[in-house]
Formats: sequence, structure tokens, C-alpha cells
Amino acid sequence: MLRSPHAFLKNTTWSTNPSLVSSRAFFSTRTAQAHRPSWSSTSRRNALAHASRRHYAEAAGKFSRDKPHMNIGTIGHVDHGKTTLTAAITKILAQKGGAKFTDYSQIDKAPEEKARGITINSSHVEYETDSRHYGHIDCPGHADYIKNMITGAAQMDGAIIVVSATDGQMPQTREHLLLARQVGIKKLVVFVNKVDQIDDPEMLELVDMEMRELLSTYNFDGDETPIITGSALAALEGRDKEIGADKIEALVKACDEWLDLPARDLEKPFLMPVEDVFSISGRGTVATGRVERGSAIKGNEVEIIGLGSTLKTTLTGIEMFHKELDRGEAGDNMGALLRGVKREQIKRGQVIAQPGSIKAVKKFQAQVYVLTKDEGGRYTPFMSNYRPQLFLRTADITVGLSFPEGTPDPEEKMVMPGDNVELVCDLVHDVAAEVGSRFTLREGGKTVGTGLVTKIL
Ligand SMILES: Nc1nc2c(ncn2[C@@H]2O[C@H](COP(=O)(O)OP(=O)(O)OP(=O)(O)O)[C@@H](O)[C@H]2O)c(=O)[nH]1
Ligand SMILES: [Mg+2]
Repeated sequence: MLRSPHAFLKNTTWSTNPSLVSSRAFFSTRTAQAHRPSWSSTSRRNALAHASRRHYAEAAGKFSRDKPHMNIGTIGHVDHGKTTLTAAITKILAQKGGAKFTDYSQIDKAPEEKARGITINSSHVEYETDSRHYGHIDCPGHADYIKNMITGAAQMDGAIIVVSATDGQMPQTREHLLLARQVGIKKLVVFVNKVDQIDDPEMLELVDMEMRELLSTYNFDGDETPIITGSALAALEGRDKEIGADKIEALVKACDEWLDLPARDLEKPFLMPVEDVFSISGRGTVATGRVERGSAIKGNEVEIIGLGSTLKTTLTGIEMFHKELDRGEAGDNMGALLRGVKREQIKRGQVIAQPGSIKAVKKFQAQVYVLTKDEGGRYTPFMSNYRPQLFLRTADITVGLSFPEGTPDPEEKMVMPGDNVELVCDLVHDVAAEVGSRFTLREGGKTVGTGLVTKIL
């Protein structure tokens, strides 16, 4: 049974009996942790990921969970060899005990997944190098990649872009580079594949040059990005070691050395979306919510941001599970007692954050995936000036959608269910958001789209 944070936190001492607030503890911290409710999708997802990792560790027998974890994946044009490469990596690492060999046919079976109410097709494998544990995503189809990246189903901290030496860069090579940039991937490793089919070394030089140029065009480091040239198929078939297995090892080494580990949520600046607000006589105003990132201690300066106002105040108390604490951190459901803030000055939809770490915005550009009717979305297309509700964290705001400047015939253009489009979102109120923030679009009680902020306007 899922419990709403609202109902749960209403039973804290702050809201029911202010006189008990100060020091009486009903749960030890450990008990409180064990009783943490399971309503948060993120924590459930983490728990699932953790469970599957452990399951896998047990199956493989050798995995350790001490190594830093990172999510990567293979991106690139259709047929350039992403799935073959994924299989080859597991094969080569399995020989060292760092993976379970997952053959091509097992990866490209594309098990259907349900995440956030959307059906997605993607395959996940895991492997381990000397220094890291990787989760690796290989999505079969082109449209799926884009949808997965926008919805956050494929959250990659870094990626391997696969390009076939026989074709060189192709339209989806460019599209995936752009998208990788938009979803916040900062570094890539390039694998130039199918070199077993190339006789002319000049051809390889050309692809190398082309890729460096292209990387720079999309604001990646074109000069320093490692480019590995090899054959995924040779590695998978266990032949031609110097272009096969050796190159897979070189690729994995390049990932370890070049791709940066993601900042852990705890290390980021504090942010808690406001779920609910209470007024407690004799103490003041308490806002409750689940800490999204970072940590805060009593006495910290914070800002309340969004929905028309930014207010600076001090965190004078933190409560969790009937207990007053000194510190709240990512993942905690906490109540924040705020100095000098009146009940009417704070509301659901705002965030409490470390000053200067995030701004309220009213207009931004976004990459949006529009759900099909089979995914529960609209049956019909929409045009410019469509006005659904935009849900971002706990905020829910009416938004006007239009096409970015320079779109030909914007008044004529239609967006069909199933489309991925770039749209300008014009909100009726401002909201705390940044590049990379995810949101959903709803209309008449159903989710019609999901998006990712790509540019603040
Ligand atoms: N000769 C040769 N063929 C390869 C190599 N790597 C992959 N292939 C072949 O290229 C074809 C496409 O490979 P996939 O791994 O399915 O390509 P993909 O990028 O995953 O394709 P999509 O998921 O459909 O976008 C297959 O027939 C592979 O056997 C290679 O190094 N050399
Ligand atoms: Mg594939």
C-alpha cells in the first residue's frame, strides 16, 4: 500500500501535538529508517536497481558493490553495431570475471518495460571493470532511444557513440549526439566499428576527423575524446584479436579513464520540493517534502523559490518520523521549520533550496515526447498554443506550448501522438527549474507528454 507523504507527515508531532515537538523521540533513528514509507518512486527504483544488482552479483559470484556505479550506454545510427558491441563488452569482461556474457540474441529481445506509465523497449546489462561497476543500456530502435532519454528511462551519465567505419557519421549519429548533449551527458567515448571491412587506412582517418569535428559542433571535447577503432563482431566471434578483444579492452579502459563519475545526490546543493505546509502554534510554519538532493542542517540559510516569489529564510528545525533531527539529506521525508515565514508565504509547488543553486523560470525550451493513445495519451494531434498542465516536482502549472523561433509555418504545424518535438513552454507562474529538469504534461486527468528542459529562455 502506498502512503501519501501528506498523510504520513500529518501524523508527525509537529502537526498533531506541538508540545511534544522538542525532544521526545518515539522511534530510534534506525527504526525510523526501517519504517521509511515506500511511496517514492525514486527510492523504489533505487531499491529495485539495488536488488537486481545484488541478484546479479550473486549470480556472477564475483561482483563487489564497493566500486562506484555509473550508467552508460551505446548510442548511434541504426545498424552501426551498438548491440554487437554491447554483447562483445560482456563477453570480454566475462573472461575476467567482471560480467556475465550476454549474447546478441539475449540483448536484442527487447523486453517490454513499464516505467512512468509508458511502455519502453530497452535492454540493460551490467559489468564491472577494475575500478567501476557499470549499468549499460542498449536500446534497439531509433525512436525508442529518444523517448527513453526524454522520459529518463535511459539515464546515462556517459555514453559510447558507435559509428560504422563503412558509413561514417549518419543522421542519427548527429541526432544522438545532440540528444546526449541535451540530456546532460558531458563526455562520450567513440567506437569506430566494422574496421574488418575497411582496407583503406585513409578512410579511417577521415572518420576520425569527421567525428572530432562533429563532437565539437555539439559542444563535446572534439580534441581529447578517445576514439577507439575496432570490430565488435570480431571480438564477439573471438577472432582477429588485434581489432577484436584488444579494442574492447581499450574501449573499456577509455571509459574508466575519460568518463567522469556522476556527482552523487548527496553532494549536490540542497533541494526539497514543498509537498505540504502546516502552521504550528508557538513554533511557526513547517513545510514538508522529500529531499531531492543534497543535505541541510539546522541553522542553514535557504531560499523558498517559485510561484511568484523568492524568499530568504533560515531553517530553524528539521523533523522526521516524530523526531527532531539536526540534519536532513537526499531521500529523507522531512519537515522544515522556517524562521519568520507565514503560512500563506509558502505553498506546494515551491522548492526550498540552497541559496543561488536554482532559479525560478517562466519560459524555457524543452524536448517533449508526446504519448500515443496506446500509452494513454491523446488520440489527436495538437497545434501551437496548446495549453495543458505542466507537472514539475510538486508544481502543477498551466503552460502554453509553441514552436521555437525559426520553425517554418508554425501556425500550420501539428504535433502527432508519438512525436518527439522541441517546444517552447510558457508558464503562467514561474517555477524552480534548470536545464535537465524533467516534467510531464497532463490534460483532463491523463498524461499526454513528458519532457526535459533543454534551455532557459
Ligand atoms: N563486419 C562487421 N559487421 C558487424 C560488426 N559489428 C556489427 N556488425 C553487423 O552489423 C549489423 C548490425 O549490428 P547491430 O549490433 O544489430 O547494430 P545496432 O547498432 O545495434 O542496430 P540497431 O539497434 O538496429 O540500431 C549486424 O548484422 C552485425 O552482425 C563488425 O565489427 N564487423
Ligand atoms: Mg541494436
